[in-house]
Amino acid sequence: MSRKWLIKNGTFAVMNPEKPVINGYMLVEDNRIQYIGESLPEGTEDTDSFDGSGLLFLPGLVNTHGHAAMSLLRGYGDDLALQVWLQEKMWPMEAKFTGEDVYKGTALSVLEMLKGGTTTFLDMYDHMDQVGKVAEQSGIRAVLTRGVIGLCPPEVQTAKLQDAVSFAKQWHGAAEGRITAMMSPHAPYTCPPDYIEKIVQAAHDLDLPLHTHMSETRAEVEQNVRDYGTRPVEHLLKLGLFSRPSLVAHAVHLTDEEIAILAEHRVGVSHNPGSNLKLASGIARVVDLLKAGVTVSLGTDGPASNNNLDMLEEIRLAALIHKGVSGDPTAVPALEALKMGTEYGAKSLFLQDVGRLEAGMKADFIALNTEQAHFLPKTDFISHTVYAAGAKDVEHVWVDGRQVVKHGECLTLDEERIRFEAQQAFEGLLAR
Ligand SMILES: CSC[C@H]1O[C@@H](n2cnc3c(O)ncnc32)[C@H](O)[C@@H]1O
Ligand SMILES: [Zn+2]
Repeated sequence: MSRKWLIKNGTFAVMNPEKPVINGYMLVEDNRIQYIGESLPEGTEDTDSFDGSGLLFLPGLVNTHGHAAMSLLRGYGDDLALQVWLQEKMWPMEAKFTGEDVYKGTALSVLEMLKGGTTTFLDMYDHMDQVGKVAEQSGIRAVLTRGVIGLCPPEVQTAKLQDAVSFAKQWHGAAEGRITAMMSPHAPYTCPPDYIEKIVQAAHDLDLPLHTHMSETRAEVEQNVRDYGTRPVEHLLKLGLFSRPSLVAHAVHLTDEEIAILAEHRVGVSHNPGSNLKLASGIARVVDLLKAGVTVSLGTDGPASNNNLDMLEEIRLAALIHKGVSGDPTAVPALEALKMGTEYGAKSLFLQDVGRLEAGMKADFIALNTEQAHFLPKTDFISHTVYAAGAKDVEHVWVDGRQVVKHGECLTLDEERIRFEAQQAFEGLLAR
């Protein structure tokens, strides 16, 4: 038996340029939006209803790059540049992570993400079965990928790639289709060329997209030129990575030619403004990427380089910093920034029916409480969402038609237990 319910008196961010917001109704049947519009859909007089007064409904936020378990390392290595932060702080601690640590750190992050309105997240990490378990239990939508670092003997490289393949085979399509998989060489500076080629071949065999860190820092680009004679974009192009659907994280340091290559090969870019600012990596050329037709989405990166998972904050940063650096107040307008955090995010993750409030789409949506000082006057709700709102304004969250956050409380996860266990896990890591 299918379940239908109707939201009445709501304000809905449909994000059409001519009319981005409408007042009216949304009908949901099981896990899909069946109708959205200003008039009451026919035949729904007796349908279960939900009062949407004082709520702004938006598509669920899509976080296209992160490492959720790194919440256990939040505040552990601040104010350092990427390579020092990775080599001296993160990697030594991550070497001690057990599957249980990954479960606890990921649960903490998924709790934060759901409560902040993120309905889909991409996660690149190790012990990915544990991440899959959290995604399954919490009800969130997830794109999961075992990140592989190839700075190790050949037999270890082989084992890691095998682990990534097994994970993808087991989890792609799991949790009623809420989980999909990708394949991920961590970065050109941590994976030798022949290893990247093997990972690309595995992605081809499994028919899965690829994800990697790329051109995050100037030093990394210079190292690529020293080691391989090319900048990272051409390097990855030669290794066949862009022959498959792919999404690169960061892409801060790009030339015009590199932007043209990414556009030509339909490579998506996950822009991580908070992490790039904190690690002093630089500011990505988002205006030029968008102008070239590249799909630019938003990611938080891990909670140890951000240091939160608030996608509304990333949306605001994306709308602000490109105005600041370009001197052009029209750069990345509010509606475009919001699309980067929703529709373009879904597109970057190759999710067909997610990212928009529209009939036929999956029922992944959130409701912000607009009965607050910073949502007045009722002029432009897209502007208020981007320039004034924050994670605390998220009142309700639905993923795949199921309510997972109600009045700011997560219905699927035990918040008290997760907070206690995360603290314990961090103390355990320090003591080991
Ligand atoms: C192999 S699992 C993922 C790996 O990525 C590391 N990581 C976290 N943030 C970043 C970043 O901004 N650039 C590059 N690598 C990053 C994380 O510590 C894991 O080891
Ligand atoms: Zn990352």
